[in-house]
Amino acid sequence: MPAVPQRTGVAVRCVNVVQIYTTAGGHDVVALRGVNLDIRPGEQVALLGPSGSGKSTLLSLFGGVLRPSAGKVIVDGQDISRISEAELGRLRSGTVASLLQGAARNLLPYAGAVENIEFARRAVPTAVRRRLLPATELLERLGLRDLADRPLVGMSGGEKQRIAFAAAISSGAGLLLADEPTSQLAHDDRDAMLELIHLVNREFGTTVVLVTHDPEVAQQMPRSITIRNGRIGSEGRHGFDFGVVDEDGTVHIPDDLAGRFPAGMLVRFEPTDDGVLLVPVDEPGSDDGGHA
Ligand SMILES: Nc1ncnc2c1ncn2[C@@H]1O[C@H](COP(=O)(O)OP(=O)(O)OP(=O)(O)O)[C@@H](O)[C@H]1O
Repeated sequence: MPAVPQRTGVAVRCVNVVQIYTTAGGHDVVALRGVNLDIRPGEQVALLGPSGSGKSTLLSLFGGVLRPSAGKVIVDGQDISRISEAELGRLRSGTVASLLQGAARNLLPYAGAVENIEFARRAVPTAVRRRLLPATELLERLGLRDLADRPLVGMSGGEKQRIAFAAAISSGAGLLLADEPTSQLAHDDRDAMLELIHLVNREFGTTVVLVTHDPEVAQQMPRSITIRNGRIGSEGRHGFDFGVVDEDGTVHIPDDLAGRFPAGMLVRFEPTDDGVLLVPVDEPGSDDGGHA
């Protein structure tokens, strides 16, 4: 087995990140309203949440496509608000791999996988490119050797998406950002894509952040983060749901319990031997806390 030529996984950190877009009509849209988040090197994270909640905006910040309006986004130790345009360009072409929606449409249709990988690598600085695995070897490591020599025309949608994936990670990036990578795929192809993502994470230690609307996809990731209205809503880890405490002490309740805690409800915090119980109170002043 050759030495791992990819970068190992990189860390991502958000500190109180606010993102405001100004529309063509001059209106401000607050897309993110104070996001605090730590993603460790080599983690695999799914971002879930309703349409318009801010998932793609977060991905654009991690990829150095946007700079935050306020707060800090730190990718691989670099504060993307402060680095120069040239450093941002290097981050986009070397540190980060982006698999955007419809990525397969940007492949060369009459070329095969090897040429597509070489084409995708043209933005990678020559010194870095020399250290990368040759395209055929990369395809071998990804279990895609059988697709290497066939032109893309004639391949199925799932096969093209796997080539798009190989092209995206072929820069040797340490952070893979994938926006709905399975949304257009049938079940088998969806599972094959997820297996590829896990494989790259295992083999190269690549940090993975993917956006999905599909709870089944999120369940296959060790960590899932729900974004609600521009904030971190709740987290799931290895099948368990957790509320998240925000900087101002706000506790975000997991989705499946949120309906049982209507806004304005009073709750009592009751210390126990091994933690604190959160007890809904029906009538302030009475001792019998109701149970949600
Ligand atoms: N370029 C832009 N100009 C103005 N507003 C924008 C822009 N991009 C996103 N927004 C707004 O920012 C908010 C967050 O959008 P974002 O695309 O990040 O959400 P999302 O969770 O990824 O949604 P979806 O799941 O539909 O892709 C939305 O209100 C959206 O309309």
